[in-house]
Amino acid sequence: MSYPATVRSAWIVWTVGLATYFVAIFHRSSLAVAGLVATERFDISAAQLATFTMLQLAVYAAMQIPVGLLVDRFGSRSILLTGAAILTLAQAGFAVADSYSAALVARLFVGIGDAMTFICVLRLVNAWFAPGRVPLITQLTGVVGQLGSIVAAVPMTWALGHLGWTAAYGIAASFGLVAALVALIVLHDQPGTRTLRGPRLSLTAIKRSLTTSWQQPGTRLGFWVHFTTQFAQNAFALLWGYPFLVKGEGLSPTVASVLLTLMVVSLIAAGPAMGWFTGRHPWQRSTLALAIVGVIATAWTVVLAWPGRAPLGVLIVLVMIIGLGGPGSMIGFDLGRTSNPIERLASATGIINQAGFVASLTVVVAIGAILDWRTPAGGTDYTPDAFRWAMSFQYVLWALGAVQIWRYRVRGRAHALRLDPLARTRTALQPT
Ligand SMILES: N[C@@H](Cc1c[nH]cn1)C(=O)NCC(=O)O
Repeated sequence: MSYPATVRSAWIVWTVGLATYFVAIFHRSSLAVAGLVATERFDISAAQLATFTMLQLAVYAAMQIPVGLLVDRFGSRSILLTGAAILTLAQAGFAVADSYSAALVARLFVGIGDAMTFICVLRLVNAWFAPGRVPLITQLTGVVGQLGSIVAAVPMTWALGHLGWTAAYGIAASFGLVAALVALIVLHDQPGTRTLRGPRLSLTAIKRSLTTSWQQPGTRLGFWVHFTTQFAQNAFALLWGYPFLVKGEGLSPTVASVLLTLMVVSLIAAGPAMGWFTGRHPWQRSTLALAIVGVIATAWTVVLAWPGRAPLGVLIVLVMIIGLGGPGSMIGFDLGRTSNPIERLASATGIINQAGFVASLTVVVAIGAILDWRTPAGGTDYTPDAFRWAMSFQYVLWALGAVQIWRYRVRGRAHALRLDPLARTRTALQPT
């Protein structure tokens, strides 16, 4: 294959992988606008509705290491296709589910299928693009994928209102089928190889792969970067942002929705710039991550310390800064990339990716528990004061994460300098 043909193929493979990830995020977010309809259809409470989100997050996080190992063993194409098939069937099951328990099972499988997508796409990016391009393409992957959450909102609201539950989710399920068919025809695991197979998965091989990845200071640094940067954005977008803005800050539902969209716009705008910085200044990746955590924590401090309700302008700045956590978390994957060989990359990515989702789940659950504790009358009539207590829980994870980032940054830098005394000045770090 000539060089330009390979480059063309790389973009085609990436576009198809990206489309599958976009559809996965569409499915992941498709419940966000269906909350009210879901409570009526399954006759459930707000807490039971929140269980859908928590279950999906928990399954997603728990699947990351097994999926990473499977991708290293069976290749991105096979696992991506399996994930797309599971997602399609799960979403179709959700379309026809008529009881809460059936719907929970369907959402569990949505979480499993979703968990099989992102790692595969990142593995494809690393197999098809030159190392110097990977940071930017990785960020673009995250950014375009997040568009799936915006795109899910409007058509799903319309479809639920006009076509009803079964048709709306049935049509959504069919998107996965189309994405899987295109992926089946087009995807190749790497240039010239349709299906790549790694070494057999024995218990010893699994242990060796995970231990070796985890022993790399860069993997641990990536883990803590992902852990610390992304939970504020996830907890806000997936569950608590809307009630905080409406009940805690007194905004109208429309303005609160606009602010949530603004958060995604900020994340999309910041992604390419962070991709450029990560590629250009690899030595300063953890500095950027720490700076992002610092501004997010500062913005929250301003809002939480504001006497009474914060002005709209301050809340706009808050959501735009929270959005930085999404692309910020992608720095973690780049640290994993330059610390592990490609044969072990997917399992290292799985280790790193689970961190942010474990942190997000912890924050989502803790905020709910603190809100219940601080709401004397019970129910969901949360007060601004209850939100102040609940949102302050985030400081615990920011502090823990920042200390760990600092520790592994020191160790990681010392390790990199031992391998290459000029590492500090390199603009394109190669996988070690
Ligand atoms: N942090 C996210 C991705 C992201 C990129 N920009 C904003 N968010 C992440 O870890 N993604 C994994 C996934 O499956 O979506």
